[in-house]
Amino acid sequence: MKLDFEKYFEDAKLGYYRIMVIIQGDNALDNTIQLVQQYLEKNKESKIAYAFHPWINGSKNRLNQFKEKIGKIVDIDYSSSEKYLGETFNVVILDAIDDFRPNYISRLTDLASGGGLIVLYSNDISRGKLYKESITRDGKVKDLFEERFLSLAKQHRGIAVIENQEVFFKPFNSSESNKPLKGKNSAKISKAIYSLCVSNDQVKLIEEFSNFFNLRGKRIFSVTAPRGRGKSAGVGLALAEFIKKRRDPITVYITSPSYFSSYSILDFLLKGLDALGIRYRRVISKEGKIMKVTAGEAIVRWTSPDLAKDANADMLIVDEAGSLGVEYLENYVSKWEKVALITTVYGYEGSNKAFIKFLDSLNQSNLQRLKLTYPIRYAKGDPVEKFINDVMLFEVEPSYSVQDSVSEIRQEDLFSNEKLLKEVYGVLVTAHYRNSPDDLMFLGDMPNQRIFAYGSSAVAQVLEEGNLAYEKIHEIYEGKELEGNLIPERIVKYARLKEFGLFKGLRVMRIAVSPSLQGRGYGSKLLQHIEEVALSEGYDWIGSSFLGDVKVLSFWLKNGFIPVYMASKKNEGLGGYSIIVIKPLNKQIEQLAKNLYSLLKDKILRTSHQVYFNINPIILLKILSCCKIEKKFEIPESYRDKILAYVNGILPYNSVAEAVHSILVKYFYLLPIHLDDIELGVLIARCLQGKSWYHLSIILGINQSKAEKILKDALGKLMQIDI
Ligand SMILES: CC(=O)SCCNC(=O)CCNC(=O)[C@H](O)C(C)(C)COP(=O)(O)OP(=O)(O)OC[C@H]1O[C@@H](n2cnc3c(N)ncnc32)[C@H](O)[C@@H]1OP(=O)(O)O
Repeated sequence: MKLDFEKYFEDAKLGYYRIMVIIQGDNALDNTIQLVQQYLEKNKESKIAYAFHPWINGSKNRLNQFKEKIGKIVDIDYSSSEKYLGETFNVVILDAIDDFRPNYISRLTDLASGGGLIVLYSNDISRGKLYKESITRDGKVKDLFEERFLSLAKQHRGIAVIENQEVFFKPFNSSESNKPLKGKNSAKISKAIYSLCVSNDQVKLIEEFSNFFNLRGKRIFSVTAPRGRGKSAGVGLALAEFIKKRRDPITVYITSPSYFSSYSILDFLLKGLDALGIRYRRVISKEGKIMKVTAGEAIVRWTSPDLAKDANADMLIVDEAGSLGVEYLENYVSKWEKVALITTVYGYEGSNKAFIKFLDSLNQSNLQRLKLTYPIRYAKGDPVEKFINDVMLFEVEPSYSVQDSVSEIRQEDLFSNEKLLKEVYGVLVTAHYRNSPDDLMFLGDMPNQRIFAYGSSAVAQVLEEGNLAYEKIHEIYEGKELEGNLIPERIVKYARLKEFGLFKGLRVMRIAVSPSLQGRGYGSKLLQHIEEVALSEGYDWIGSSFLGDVKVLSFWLKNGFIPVYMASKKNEGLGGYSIIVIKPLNKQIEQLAKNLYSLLKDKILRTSHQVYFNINPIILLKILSCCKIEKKFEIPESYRDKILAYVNGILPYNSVAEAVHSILVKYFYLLPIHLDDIELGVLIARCLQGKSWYHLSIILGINQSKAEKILKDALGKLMQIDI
């Protein structure tokens, strides 16, 4: 088949926009090679990227065919494609024979520059794909995401779909796009740095950055922009400019969810320093990561989000801040005097509405906000950006309408009604700070999934779990993984409770309320409805697994759920410890849940200094004070005596630590009186986790000098009731 895209490639170059071609069918490989060759005839110097899973049989063979016929190619492993985020290519080829994964598609289409070509080729995007297999249950899976993807691709201009012998293509026109603009140098910026800027927005960013640091007192600088606006590169250049102008020594820390999300800052810092002729030294890790740059008396270093909490320097720059979650951000903002928060909005990292809400909650007089709007890699109005935004629903807005009925929505109805899909997905995306395009495919394609919505204000995705055959339970018990049964798997495997696997339950996989409607009872009402459904359909339990966060945990506890499991290892990717809560729906499960809770309490009380040292003590206290467990304790009289001596200032803390520990264990089993969150937080952080006064005062946001007094007062109260 002869594909003739020549004149369209010409026009794309003229208008600095990209063209995307989706090729499906038996001849997909040959058609793709032919199309790329056609592109290269007129664009000989093109840089070509090819993304694939190198470890899957046959994939390297295909890559080699491209290399033979096309020449030099940069091959990108899908699994580490994050590394290439800052790079730009003229042609991006996506091998969708082995995988068709929304996150990869969104991320990699971004690498193509204006005038460029993106080709996604596959035998059939819906069958035999890696990510799709992970959401296939008992051989069943739906194709709603892919059907919508192809249907939108055929409707969008600038996107071609070639299926076997048929071509669907509505061309875009260069007269509709605008190239990036850069005005005159405002003279405040060094010529060398100015020449590295691509847009007026970047120039502005550099100006405002120095301003932010030079203003006295606490300052927060936020930079938000959709993907591809050059914000990280701009910050890197701004740092170089700043280092040039500043005379005093300065240390700057950079952090981000992963090193690669801030690679562009470091890369452009070096480019900027080179352009300015400033000499520098770098410390490079074994994996090739730039960990530290020293230029004269300026030091810039990258550190992990956890270490950034305790680091001490002049400024902290947080890239992809929105993906870190509010707890981290609150910590940085309260601890650091100068913080720059950089975040993508409407990206595959999530819409980051929760981040904007966080910015709104800060003291606005300390806050300086900058939004970048102009794309730098391609023209404004680029049709591929439009298509990806539309197909991945990047720009959905939350609904503000309040309705008072809960309904169950079928996936088929959701995916055949764009308005409804946007409303439902809009709630999920804007409420959760972590949401990626993969979640949209999950919503459409994952079988055994039920969707409940409270009008368009609250949405829950619910999965059926449990009811497992004895052999399956045994396999889990022996350590085998079983996809799709998260709660039974954790309980059988980690609590060694085989019996639990026999019961059937509903796991609330995700629940979300429109940001402006949170805290008004909608989430709880939606849960009550799901509970009624679960009861009427004969389920034994309803449960959830989520990342430990104080607000979310409070929500589940408030609704009568019992914590039964907490992961012993932090999920580094997500930045927290998973917690499982369940609500028993009959007496048998009630007893099991109580036993599991008691074991969890025991685990926290015995191992907080080791296993749960890094967890927020408020999370531990919420779990520990959720329910009483009757148990006998013998406390030696001398322990009470010791604690009184400490409270009265006769003995120091360390000499009575064992007595305090012993009393605390008894307190958390029997919960005889109410102590407030700060009192319990200090008790847990100091006496169970073994944190220093300094560390606990930062975590709990209290004055270090008051921390010990709070502890003594709380112990005094316990002594009064003769515990
Ligand atoms: C499996 C999972 O999906 S877990 C993740 C949950 N989802 C999210 O984190 C997304 C963002 N948050 C939300 O969408 C919602 O706030 C939800 C789903 C957590 C809760 O729904 P809401 O309608 O806001 O909760 P609702 O008004 O029913 O509150 C019930 C209780 O939750 C707790 N709670 C809810 N919001 C907050 C908050 N912002 N701060 C502190 N506690 C809160 C409180 O204990 C509250 O009880 P109270 O009103 O007596 O103080």
